[in-house]
Amino acid sequence: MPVLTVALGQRSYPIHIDEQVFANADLLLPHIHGRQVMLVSNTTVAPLYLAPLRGVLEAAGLTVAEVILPDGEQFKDWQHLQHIFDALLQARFGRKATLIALGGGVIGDMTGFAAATYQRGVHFIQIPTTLLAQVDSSVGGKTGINHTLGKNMIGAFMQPQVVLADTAVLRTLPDRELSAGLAEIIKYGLIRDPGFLHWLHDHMPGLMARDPALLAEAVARSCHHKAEVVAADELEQHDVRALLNLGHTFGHAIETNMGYGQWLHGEAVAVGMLMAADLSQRFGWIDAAAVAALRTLLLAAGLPVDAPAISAADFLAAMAVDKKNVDGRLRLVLLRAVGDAVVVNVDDLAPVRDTLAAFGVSA
Ligand SMILES: NC(=O)c1ccc[n+]([C@@H]2O[C@H](COP(=O)([O-])OP(=O)(O)OC[C@H]3O[C@@H](n4cnc5c(N)ncnc54)[C@H](O)[C@@H]3O)[C@@H](O)[C@H]2O)c1
Ligand SMILES: O=C(O)C(=O)C[C@@H](O)[C@H](O)[C@H](O)COP(=O)(O)O
Ligand SMILES: [Zn+2]
Repeated sequence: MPVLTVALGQRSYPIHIDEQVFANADLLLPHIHGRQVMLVSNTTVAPLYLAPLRGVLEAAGLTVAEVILPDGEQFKDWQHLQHIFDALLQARFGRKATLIALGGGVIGDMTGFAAATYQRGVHFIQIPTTLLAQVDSSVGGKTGINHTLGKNMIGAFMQPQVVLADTAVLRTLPDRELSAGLAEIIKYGLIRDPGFLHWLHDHMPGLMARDPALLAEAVARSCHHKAEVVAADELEQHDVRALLNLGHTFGHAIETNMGYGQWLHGEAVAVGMLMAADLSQRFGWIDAAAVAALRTLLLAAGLPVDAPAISAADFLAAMAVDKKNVDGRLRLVLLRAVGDAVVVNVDDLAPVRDTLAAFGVSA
C-alpha cells in the first residue's frame, strides 16, 4: 500500500496508508526519539486502540505514559493542553522524548502543539483515527488550539516524524464523522484536481458504504495533494498553502459562532465551500451548474448545505479575525474555475453579504 513522503528537506517524513499499520513495530519504532513515550488520546479512542499501541512500545523496552483527554472540539483549549504538560512533568519527561497523537484532528492538533512547546520542542508522531485526520490534519504540521474568539488562533507549525494512517480503524467511526472527512476530501478536488472531483461524484455511494478499497484510494489521493501543497509552501507564506483553506473563512465563523463542537469542522467547511462557490459565481468565475453540482455532491456525502441561524454581523465579525487577513483586509479563497482556486482580496463586502443572504443569513 502507498507510502507517501512529505518532502521538507531534513524534516521530510513518510505517510503510511494501509490496514494494520498503527501498532506496527517496524513502522513505528524507528521514529521514536529517546526512551520516553507519551501517548495522547481521548476517552472514545483510547479504549478502542490504545492497548495494542502501548503493547508494542513496552515490548521494545520503552517507558510509556498516557494522558487521556475528554472527547470534543470544546476541549481543544488552554486548559486541556495543560493536562498534557502536567502529565509530561509528572512523569519527568525530558527533551529526548516522543509524543504520540492517537485520535482525530483535535488530539492531533493539541498533541502537536504540546510537542512544539514542551521544553521548546520534542518529537511527535501522528496516528490519525478519523477520516478527516487521515486526509488532512495529520499531514502538514499545523498544530494548535482554539480561542473563544476564533478557531486555531494559538498554535505553531510543527511537523511529525511519521504519519501512520490505518484505514482499518475507520470501521468504528460514526457516520457523521465519516461525512465530515469527506468534506476535506472534496476540497482537494475543488482546489486542484477536477478529475478527482469526477471520481468522487462517481464513487460517493461506495465511499459512504465504506468500501475499503475506495476509502484507501481517497485517503491516498488526498494525502498526495496535501503533501504536495505543504512541500510547496510549508508556512503558508506564498498563497499556495492558503488554498487548503477553501471554505474555512465561512466555516470557522460557523464553528466559532455556534460554539465549538456543535457543528463538526467538516460540516462547517462543507457549507463554507458552498458559500465560496456561490461567491465565485457572483464574481463571474464559475456557473450556476458548477455550484449546483457541488451542492449535489455534498448532499450525497451526507453533509449540510444550509447555514445555521447566525446573523450576518456575527458571521462577518468572526471572518474579520481570519488568519489569512492582512492589515484588516478580508482575504478569501475562491474558485476561478472548478479545480482552480485563488486567494482574493475582498474590499467590497457587498457580494459577501449577498452570498450570506442567499443562505438566509441577514442582518
Ligand atoms: N492541523 C490541520 O491541518 C487540520 C486540518 C483539518 C482539521 N483540523 C482540526 O481537526 C479537528 C477536527 O478533527 P476530526 O474531524 O478528526 O474530529 P475529532 O478529533 O473531534 O474526532 C471526531 C470524533 O471521532 C471520534 N473518533 C476518532 N477516531 C475514531 C475511531 N476510529 N472510531 C470511533 N470514533 C473515533 C473522536 O473521539 C471524536 O468524537 C478540528 O479541530 C479542526 O480544526 C486541523
Ligand atoms: O493545512 C492547512 O493549511 C489547512 O488549511 C487545512 C485545513 O483543512 C485545516 O482546517 C486547518 O487547520 C486550517 O488552518 P487555519 O490556519 O485556517 O486555522
Ligand atoms: Zn479544515
